[in-house]
Amino acid sequence: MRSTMQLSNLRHEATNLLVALILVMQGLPGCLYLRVFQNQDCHLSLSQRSRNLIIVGDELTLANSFRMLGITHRSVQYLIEQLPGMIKVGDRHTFKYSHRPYVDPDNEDLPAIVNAAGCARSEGFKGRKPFDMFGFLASHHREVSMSCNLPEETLRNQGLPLAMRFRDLRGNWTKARERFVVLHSHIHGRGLYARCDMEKGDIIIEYAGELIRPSLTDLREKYYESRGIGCYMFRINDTEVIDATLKGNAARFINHSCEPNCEAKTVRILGKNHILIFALRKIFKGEELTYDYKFEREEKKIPCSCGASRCRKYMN
Ligand SMILES: C[S@@+](CC[C@H](N)C(=O)[O-])C[C@H]1O[C@@H](n2cnc3c(N)ncnc32)[C@H](O)[C@@H]1O
Repeated sequence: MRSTMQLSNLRHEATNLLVALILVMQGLPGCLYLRVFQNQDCHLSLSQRSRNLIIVGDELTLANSFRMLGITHRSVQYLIEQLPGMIKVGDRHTFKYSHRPYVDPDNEDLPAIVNAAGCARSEGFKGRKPFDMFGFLASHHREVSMSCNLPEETLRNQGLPLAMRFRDLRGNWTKARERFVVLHSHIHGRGLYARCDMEKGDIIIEYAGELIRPSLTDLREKYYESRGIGCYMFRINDTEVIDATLKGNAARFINHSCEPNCEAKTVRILGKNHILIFALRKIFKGEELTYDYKFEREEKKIPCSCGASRCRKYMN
């Protein structure tokens, strides 16, 4: 019992030692040859010159040595395969973790290791797009019903004072949100689409979010950028900004158009400013909802892709 434990401890130590040696070898470009193990019957060397793990010895000795040294351990095999230039491990080993093609090391025409950036770590990984937490909304595979089961007159309360209409919208939000849906947009990324006809003057949605001071916007923008999160903010005036990034609703996905079918208005209700989106004309089911962002003119232009016949070409 004791000797079995001692043996397994020894094996564990040997594996650790080997891992450490390989890691050192990986970190030292000048380290071209390392004799890891040697006894009368066999030796085991790692060579970067011949790009080979050299194993010499008879089968039985090797099998025992391999086990003793932890060569059969997955993490050791992984590390050995990752050694710079390593193209062969013994005679019978097939690469499991790095998928390198086998090339005969005796052949002088060894292929050059192609690496455009000179360093694999600095190469762009083309398989993955930057993180976008709302990316799924633009997916063509998302199944969304365009039918809206609300009775025609729901939330059509244009005769009432604005404060009451706003209260109605908030109170009936579960119903109100059935009237539109976020889908992939031809203008940009995602957009908001009508699921039922809407009349001119209807309140469509509130641009909801967290009310913050403008001095916080830069800080938050940097934070969102560092996390790869798209930033959604609406400036109400010089002292108030709505940050819809983490606490907003579907209004944040409304795109800009130079010929919009909606408009964004600041309304003051019970002493608080709110941004409401109103229909500028009759909107038909299936239309993308848009408003004019009315960005200030700047030298650094943002191209507009609204596609309207009277598009101003730039959003600012
Ligand atoms: C409030 S977001 C609109 C939602 C956005 N489409 C999305 O998927 O996240 C505003 C951003 O959308 C883009 N955008 C909106 N309307 C656009 C337009 N007409 N042309 C080009 N980009 C537009 C701009 O990058 C703008 O900063």
